[in-house]
Amino acid sequence: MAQAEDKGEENHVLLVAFSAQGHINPMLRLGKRLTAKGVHVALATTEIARHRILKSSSTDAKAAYLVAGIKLLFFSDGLSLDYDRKTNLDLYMDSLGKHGPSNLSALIKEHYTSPKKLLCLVTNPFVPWVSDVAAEYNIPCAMLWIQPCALYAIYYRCFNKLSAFPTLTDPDMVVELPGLPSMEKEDLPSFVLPNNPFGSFPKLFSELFRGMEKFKWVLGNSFYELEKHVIDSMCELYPIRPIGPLVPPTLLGLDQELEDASVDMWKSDETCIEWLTQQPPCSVVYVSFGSIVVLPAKQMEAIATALKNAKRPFLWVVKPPEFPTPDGAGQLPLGFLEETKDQGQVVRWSPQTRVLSHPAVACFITHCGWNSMLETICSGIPLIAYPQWTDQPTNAKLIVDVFKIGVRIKKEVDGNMSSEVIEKCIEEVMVGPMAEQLRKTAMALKAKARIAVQAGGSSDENIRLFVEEITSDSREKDDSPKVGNLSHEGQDKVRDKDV
Ligand SMILES: O=c1ccn([C@@H]2O[C@H](COP(=O)(O)OP(=O)(O)O)[C@@H](O)[C@H]2O)c(=O)[nH]1
Ligand SMILES: O=C(O[C@@H]1O[C@H](CO)[C@@H](O)[C@H](O)[C@H]1O)c1cc(O)c(O)c(O)c1
Repeated sequence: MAQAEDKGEENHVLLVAFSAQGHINPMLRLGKRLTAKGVHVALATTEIARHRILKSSSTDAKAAYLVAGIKLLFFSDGLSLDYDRKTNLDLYMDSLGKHGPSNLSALIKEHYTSPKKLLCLVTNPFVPWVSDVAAEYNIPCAMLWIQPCALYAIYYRCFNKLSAFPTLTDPDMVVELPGLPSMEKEDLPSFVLPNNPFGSFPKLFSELFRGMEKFKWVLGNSFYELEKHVIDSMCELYPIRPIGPLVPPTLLGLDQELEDASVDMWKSDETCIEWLTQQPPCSVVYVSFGSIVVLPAKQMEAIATALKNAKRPFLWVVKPPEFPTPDGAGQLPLGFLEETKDQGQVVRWSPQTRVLSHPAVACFITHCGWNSMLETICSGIPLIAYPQWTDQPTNAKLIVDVFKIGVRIKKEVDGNMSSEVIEKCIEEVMVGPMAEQLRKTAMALKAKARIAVQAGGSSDENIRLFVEEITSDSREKDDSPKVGNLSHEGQDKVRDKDV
């Protein structure tokens, strides 16, 4: 592999992302905002991401190495490409933590004539050990927090033991935190609950949040006007500077000035856009549970029945499971396609941001992944939340009680959802005074998101400050932590612009 990716130029930033699409794309979009301000950017992630990008036939080989001018670099997570990472999540995270640091370090040596040319490494939360690689080369490190700032605040307080959280002896306690509504156990991220089955995540987050001084800057994929109370609540602890939403520029009205940078790991079925165009305005229920969640057969059935009974046009993304199981998880009930052929469309993967901004789409039944939520906020449509794990329960709480742009499907006692409840939620967000109010609030948030990213908006200002600081940092060789004071300054500026 040729050396010197940096071609002798100064002002480089290396972004390092976990291999998921929903982790890489916000990083790439941050990269694009940085290049717009004169910084050279590359992104490193693991080989499995390259494999998935190449497998998605919509992406040619060149696009697996260069995305909108941002070079992609790959290192090994220590596992073979056909290893079932999803089923063996803890082993996967373990292997990544064990092999990632030395492989990333070798990648830096191989690709940069001198690591000193790197102004900074920017990591995301699932690869926190990047800060140790940065320290090895004496490069400052920043983190892009890719979930709501609320999650950052919850994890910070939980893992630094600043507030009480549910335990095995008190599993039902209500959690009270500054800047957030009271949270019951179904509103908390699954990784802080005593029954969480994935031990690797509490371990990873505990190490991350107890060693935050390794990060000179914490940036957030959110915007101040969306989460001001919880962002303010972190100012005295370890501030987070919102620089988002990091969604395609078309959703923000920025497509004239900014090219999108993103990768696809699955090929979109574009026929659904033609189908949407034939539907009446504001009539279609869009349903998707993202790239990872596979719903049990019973829940697939409940959604199918609700969609049939709601008698409204629908577009449902049913992504075939990567490792199918014999219990029918993630599969449509028999006969459903035939029964609903005149009512709706089912696709394996949709061009989601084009779908959400299509005038025919009325609402979105979602698992509440943060990327999907930001895309929906920027499209100004209401949501129906059916969260599964990780940040999603808290994201659902934010949708209903903080952003006030949607409703949540309440689970039955057995943990499943009933088709009647889903159908009722669809009606609530489609017709009547509540639907009207939700739509109004959603449209107002969309407008605020656009203002935040425009020149001089709160997020744009935070990016400008960040670039100013990483460049002046390298000139002055100043190693003092930047995270506290400057973030306060940034936040003050942002507050003045509150809309
Ligand atoms: O049919 C689909 C479903 C999802 N997505 C995209 O996949 C990402 C999903 O990220 P999110 O954080 O919402 O959930 P995850 O898939 O990571 O659980 C979002 O950018 C969606 O626009 C898509 O393009 N087509
Ligand atoms: O966390 C994983 O993916 C998603 O990331 C989003 C941004 O953090 C989040 O909002 C959403 O709820 C998550 O589903 C993820 C992805 C993956 O491929 C994997 O192997 C994981 O262990 C987690």
